[in-house]
Amino acid sequence: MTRPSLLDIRDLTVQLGGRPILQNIQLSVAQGEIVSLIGPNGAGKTTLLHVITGLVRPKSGSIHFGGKNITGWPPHRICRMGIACTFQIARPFPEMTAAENVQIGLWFGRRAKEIRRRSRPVGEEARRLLQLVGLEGKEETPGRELTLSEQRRLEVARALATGPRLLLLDEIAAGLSPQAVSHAAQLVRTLRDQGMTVLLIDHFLNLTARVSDRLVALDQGETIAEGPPAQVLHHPEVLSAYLGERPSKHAAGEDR
Ligand SMILES: Nc1ncnc2c1ncn2[C@@H]1O[C@H](COP(=O)(O)OP(=O)(O)OP(=O)(O)O)[C@@H](O)[C@H]1O
Repeated sequence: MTRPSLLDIRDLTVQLGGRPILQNIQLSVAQGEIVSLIGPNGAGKTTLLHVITGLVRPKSGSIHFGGKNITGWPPHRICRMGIACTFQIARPFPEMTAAENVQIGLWFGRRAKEIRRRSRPVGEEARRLLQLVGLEGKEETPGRELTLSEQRRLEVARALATGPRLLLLDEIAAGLSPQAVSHAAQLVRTLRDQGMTVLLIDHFLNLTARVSDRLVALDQGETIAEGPPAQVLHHPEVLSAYLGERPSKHAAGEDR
């Protein structure tokens, strides 16, 4: 039985600084699915995430979420619809404790009345989310004292606090030790077991094969392969994109 699609992107084109960044992207993510976007530096992965969250406006094409057309909506409205993201560079509020950082996510865009109606008090819910991401015992630790791996987990907890149906994770395993990467993989599996739909970016291919149902490979703003991890990771175009054996379309304007 095919699962209903939660996110549907059709014919998406993005232009930044007068240059095409994404071209004719088609992407569907089904309810409960884990999909990874892979591709070399500058492929357009982060830009695609930013278009989904409303940080970047597409030139053309559409984005539907839960059947609703959210194309061009502002970020706060998209977040309230149920899409949350973590950023490549984790930036917790440094002077706030881990629990306070999560509480900001719990308060985001909600009225006090709505917060009071919650079944769990905010402090308790923040502790539950910190436990879920493996930060139990760190509730009172200020953001600045957390390790990189812990800051990434805090980002995930903060994103979960907004109550998403779709979680976008940008490079949560980049720069981590092998053990911390395993923890990140376990975290993604735990989220899946709880029914979360996840779209993740994995430039270094640390997590993809371990956790994804499907991979979508981008290169120079276009989809070059899509399918089960084993198939996509051995696709000739994906191999040559990663090994750099293809002509660059934007060679003249390349800024990375
Ligand atoms: N605001 C912007 N203005 C102009 N060009 C931009 C802007 N943001 C990104 N780009 C360009 O868009 C292209 C895609 O960038 P993007 O960050 O989406 O790639 P990526 O696949 O996420 O790469 P990485 O793995 O290095 O994070 C790059 O060439 C980048 O320089």
